[in-house]
Amino acid sequence: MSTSPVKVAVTGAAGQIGYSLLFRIASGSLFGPDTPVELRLLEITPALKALEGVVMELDDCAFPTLAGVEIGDNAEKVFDGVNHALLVGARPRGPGMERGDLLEANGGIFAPQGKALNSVAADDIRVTVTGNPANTNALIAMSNAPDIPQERFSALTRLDHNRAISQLAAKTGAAVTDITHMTIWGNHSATQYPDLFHAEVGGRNAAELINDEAWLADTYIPTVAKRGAAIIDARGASSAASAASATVDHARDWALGTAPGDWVSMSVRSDGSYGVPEGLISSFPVTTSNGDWQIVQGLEINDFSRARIDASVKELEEERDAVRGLGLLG
Ligand SMILES: NC(=O)C1=CN([C@@H]2O[C@H](COP(=O)(O)OP(=O)(O)OC[C@H]3O[C@@H](n4cnc5c(N)ncnc54)[C@H](O)[C@@H]3O)[C@@H](O)[C@H]2O)C=CC1
Ligand SMILES: O=C([O-])CC(=O)C(=O)O
Repeated sequence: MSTSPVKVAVTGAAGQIGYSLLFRIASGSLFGPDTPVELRLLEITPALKALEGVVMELDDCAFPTLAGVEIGDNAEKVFDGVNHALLVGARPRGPGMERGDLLEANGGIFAPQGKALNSVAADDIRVTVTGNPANTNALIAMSNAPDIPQERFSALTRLDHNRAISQLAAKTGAAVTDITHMTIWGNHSATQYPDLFHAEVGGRNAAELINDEAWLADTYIPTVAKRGAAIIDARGASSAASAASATVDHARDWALGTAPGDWVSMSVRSDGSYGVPEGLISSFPVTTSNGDWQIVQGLEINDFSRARIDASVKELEEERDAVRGLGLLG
C-alpha cells in the first residue's frame, strides 16, 4: 500500500447519503485496495455528535485503507489540503417539491464552501457536488473559487446515468454490462434528457433496437427523469444508498479514468459544446483520463434530442439567473 493517503472531504457526513458513502470510501471503493484514504468530514454544529457516532462505526470496521478521520464544523479547517471534495451536505427535497425549489435554502451553503476550498484545498483538488440542485450549486461553488481551475468542479448526474442504464437493461433483457455510450444531457432535474440515440445494447444502437419513439418519449424518459420523486414517494426519503454509490462511481471514474471505448455522464463546465452556453454546469458525455475530463465531440443531435437538451439547458440558465439575483455568484 502506498504511504501518503488521499484526503477526501465529505460534507453532510452525518446525513443519509453520508451514512452509506463514508463506508464505501473507507473500504477502498473509490481508489482501490492499495490507496489509503483520510476522511475529512464537515457537518453543521448540531450534527457533530451524530457524526461522532458514525466515526465510531468507521473505527469498528477496521478498514485497512482508512488512514484517518477528522471531523469538524469549520470548512477552512476540514478542507485543509484535501484532494477531493464531495459536497453532499444540503437539504433534500420532500414530496411535491422540485429540486430547484431548494435553491434558496441550499445555494447559500456553496458560496462559503467554494471560498474555503479556494483558500485551503490541495493544488490538485477535484470537487463533486451531490447536494441539490447539484448543477447550480456546483456553479456557485466554482464561481466563488477563482484560483481553482474551473474544470475541477463537477456535479453528479451519474445516478441518472445509472438509472438510465438499468431501465434500458430491463426493457431489452440485456445485462447492465452490455449497455454502453449512455448519456444524460442537461440538468439533474425532471428536465434531464437520457439519450438512447447514441446508447448501445450489446454493440447495437439502442434507439434502433427499440424502434418505439412513443415508449421513449412517454415511458423511458419520464421514468428515468422522475425516478428521484418515485423513490421519495415509496421510501418517504430521497435516494441515499444509490446516490452514494453514484457519487463513488463519478469520483472514481474521474480519478482513475473511464473504460476504453466508452463514456460516462458528468455535469461539467460547458465550453459551448452542443450549443450549451459556455460556463453552465451541464451534463455531457465525457471521457476521463489522468484526472481530466473531455466532452465527447461530434455526436449527431437529432430534432428529438435537440428540443430536450435545449429545454433542460434553459432551466439551467434560469437557475443561474436566480442565484445571481440572490448574490451567490462570486
Ligand atoms: N445529485 C444527486 O443525484 C442526488 C442528490 N441528493 C441530494 O443530496 C443532498 C443530501 O441528501 P441526504 O444525505 O439524503 O440529506 P440529509 O438531510 O440526510 O443529510 C444532509 C446533511 O447535510 C448536513 N448539512 C447541512 N448544511 C450543511 C453545511 N453547511 N455544511 C455541512 N453539512 C451540512 C445536514 O446537517 C445533514 O446531516 C440533498 O440535497 C439531496 O437532495 C440526493 C440524492 C441524489
Ligand atoms: O430526487 C431527489 O430529490 C434526490 C435526487 O436528486 C435523486 O434521487 O435523484
